[in-house]
Amino acid sequence: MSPFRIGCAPYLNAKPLIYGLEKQALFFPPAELPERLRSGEVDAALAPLGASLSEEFALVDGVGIVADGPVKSVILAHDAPLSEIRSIAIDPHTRSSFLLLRVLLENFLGFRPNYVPFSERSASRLLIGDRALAYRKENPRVTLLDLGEAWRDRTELPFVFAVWTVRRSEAKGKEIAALFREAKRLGLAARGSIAKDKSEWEYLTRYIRYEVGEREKAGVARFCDELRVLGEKAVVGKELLWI
Ligand SMILES: C=C(O[C@@H]1C=C(C(=O)O)C=C[C@H]1O)C(=O)O
Repeated sequence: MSPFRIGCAPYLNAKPLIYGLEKQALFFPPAELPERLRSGEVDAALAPLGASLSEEFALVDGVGIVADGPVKSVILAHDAPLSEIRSIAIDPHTRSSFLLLRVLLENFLGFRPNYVPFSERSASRLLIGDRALAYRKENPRVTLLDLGEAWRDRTELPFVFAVWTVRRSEAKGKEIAALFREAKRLGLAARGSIAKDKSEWEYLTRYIRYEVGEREKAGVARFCDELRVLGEKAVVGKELLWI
């Protein structure tokens, strides 16, 4: 198949999924990927689930960036008890985790803080990806809420943060999907060479999961329900197209 253009997050957790396809990849913050796919700048993207629940996209079955419990790299760093937090600075890279944070705080705990741009000096911060991993190393004593863990505690389900997406109009969608499943198989087997040290190895093998099966899809369906409670009307839920 002729090379197609892939949009990917510049994160350690994505490396096993892009294995062998790196030369075709363009790296952008995840929040930008759905728009770059929509506009045709890329043909496939590892897009935040929260921005992919739309009729425009088909989702590649069997693979994603998933947590079933603690995820380590999606964290709310806070210096006050959760219910006393007034404002939270949001990492501009995120779409899924911001919506997940809103579900946890607004739907499950019943309060709504102010969400402010990352540039503001708010004491509470939502961080994702490599920036979250670096923050944890630099601030070992800060209090953290791990959003993967909080979701699982409440729902007993895994959380799917990102999935490979293509436009529904993409003629080669099924071929592309099969290629991503094969890249995942090779990439998971290569995690020993991808990880630079023990903590990266643990992150890629114990925290981030890459399977999307029935339990993960039940997690997606539950997330769609919670987004509707939040008033997010663009969520298609049951009409999701997995290819
Ligand atoms: C678990 C993670 O998943 C990420 C979280 C995303 C989001 O919040 O929108 C998008 C892409 C994923 O890579 C992470 O990168 O830490």
